[in-house]
Amino acid sequence: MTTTVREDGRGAGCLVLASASPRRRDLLRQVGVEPDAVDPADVDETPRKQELPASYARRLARAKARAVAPRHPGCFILAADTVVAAGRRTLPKPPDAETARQCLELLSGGRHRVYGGVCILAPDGRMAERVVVTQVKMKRLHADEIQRYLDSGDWHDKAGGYAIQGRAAAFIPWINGSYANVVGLPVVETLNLLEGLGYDP
Ligand SMILES: Cc1cn([C@H]2C[C@H](O)[C@@H](COP(=O)(O)OP(=O)(O)OP(=O)(O)O)O2)c(=O)[nH]c1=O
Repeated sequence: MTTTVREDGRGAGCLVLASASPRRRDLLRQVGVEPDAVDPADVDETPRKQELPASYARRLARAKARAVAPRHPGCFILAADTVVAAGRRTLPKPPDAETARQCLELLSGGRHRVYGGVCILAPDGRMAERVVVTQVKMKRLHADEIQRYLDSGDWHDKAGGYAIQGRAAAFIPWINGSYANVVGLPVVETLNLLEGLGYDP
């Protein structure tokens, strides 16, 4: 993908979203930030041995931003990563329904954390990053509820095998922290980082 520079020629105002997640694009749009380009990063998302969830989210957001930056000189690059963790255990983005079932069984009836890593690279090479944590309570799920949820397909492409913005809203009595962070991008913190680096939408 080629770098998009605005019609007014302000290359320093151009923003590239380094993500394939439609949720991230929608959340940015919701607050009036329209990326000039969307260019997903292709990075190895394998967690390292004993890597803590917050470090993992930070490392991946940074890796995604760095992978995409060379393709868009003169632009701000925004990348993020969402990690669901129960204690020290990082849950996968389930590749199949059986793994999604295991995730939901593990999360059922307990509290877990969602770590949202955000990394922004400025055109001059400066970097700003943040990991935002949201605590999520999931009610106890019966086997038939889990099965219905798996049948809905809502778990596809979602860290931890659920999407709070979809049917799984029925499973979550409360959260503590940013809702947008669970959906895929901690919006307030992201806007603060962009502003701190001098991004001018
Ligand atoms: C927990 C949770 C995650 N998710 C999504 C957000 C992310 O898109 C996804 C986590 O995977 P990520 O690897 O963070 O992102 P991605 O693969 O979708 O996109 P990219 O790497 O290109 O940026 O899970 C929800 O939509 N709702 C939820 O409630």
